[in-house]
Amino acid sequence: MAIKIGITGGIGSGKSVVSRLLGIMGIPVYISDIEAKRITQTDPVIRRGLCDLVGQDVFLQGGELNRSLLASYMFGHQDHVRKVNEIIHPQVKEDFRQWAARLKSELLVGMESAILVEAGFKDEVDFLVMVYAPLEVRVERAVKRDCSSRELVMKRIEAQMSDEVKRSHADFVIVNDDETPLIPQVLELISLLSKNNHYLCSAKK
Ligand SMILES: CC(C)(COP(=O)(O)OP(=O)(O)OC[C@H]1O[C@@H](n2cnc3c(N)ncnc32)[C@H](O)[C@@H]1O)[C@@H](O)C(=O)NCCC(=O)NCCS
Ligand SMILES: Nc1ncnc2c1ncn2[C@@H]1O[C@H](COP(=O)(O)OP(=O)(O)OP(=O)(O)O)[C@@H](O)[C@H]1O
Repeated sequence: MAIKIGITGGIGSGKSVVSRLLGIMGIPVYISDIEAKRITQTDPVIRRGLCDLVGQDVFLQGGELNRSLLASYMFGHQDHVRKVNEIIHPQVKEDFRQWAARLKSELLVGMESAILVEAGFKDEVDFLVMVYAPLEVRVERAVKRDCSSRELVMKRIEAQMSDEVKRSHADFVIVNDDETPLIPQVLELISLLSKNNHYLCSAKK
């Protein structure tokens, strides 16, 4: 069975960059955000749940998810975030299990999610990595990447667990602050997990 690495960190911390590096190094990574979007488009249970909760307009004429409507419904309203997550996340968890089962012959696989702990995915992974960047750096990156506003990014940050709590759950922290080199940290992670392979496998049994 592959060792499952969870990759978490707040918006703009650099999870996607770390996941891409792992991918380049031959480690397949399940990107929860992308898969959650795919499942939301295709799963009739999720479609019905979101329509009942938000209204029919949450899907556009062609059947595509109205992302800006769903985002404005969610962010800034903790109870709305919770309700939407309750509809989407169980299906994502099941999909991840099937994905990981298909890759059981790999040594290492990853799961990337900004809200891995909040979504209850921590038990799905063997080792949790937090990608950390200072708040201001994260906000600046997310505003630039998404052509968004500081206010909208802050609303998303408020829907996520604080860095302090996230760090307390993590087994390994990667600092991605635009100063500390990233690649040596990713190599150190892989080397650590490869060395501890036997220990981790037996710990999970
Ligand atoms: C709400 C949606 C439609 C907004 O789409 P949009 O294109 O504006 O943003 P995008 O998907 O690029 O998300 C950017 C970032 O927002 C944050 N974010 C997204 N969903 C959530 C959430 N449920 N809770 C907290 N933060 C979130 C993450 O840091 C994410 O990487 C979309 O994010 C979505 O479908 N979210 C539900 C799926 C989900 O929970 N994804 C998080 C990982 S499982
Ligand atoms: N070390 C770095 N050097 C330069 N740019 C970086 C670095 N790390 C991240 N970035 C840039 O910052 C932005 C945010 O990074 P990334 O998309 O990896 O964050 P994320 O944690 O996946 O965020 P989200 O939760 O929104 O998906 C991207 O445009 C990325 O290219």
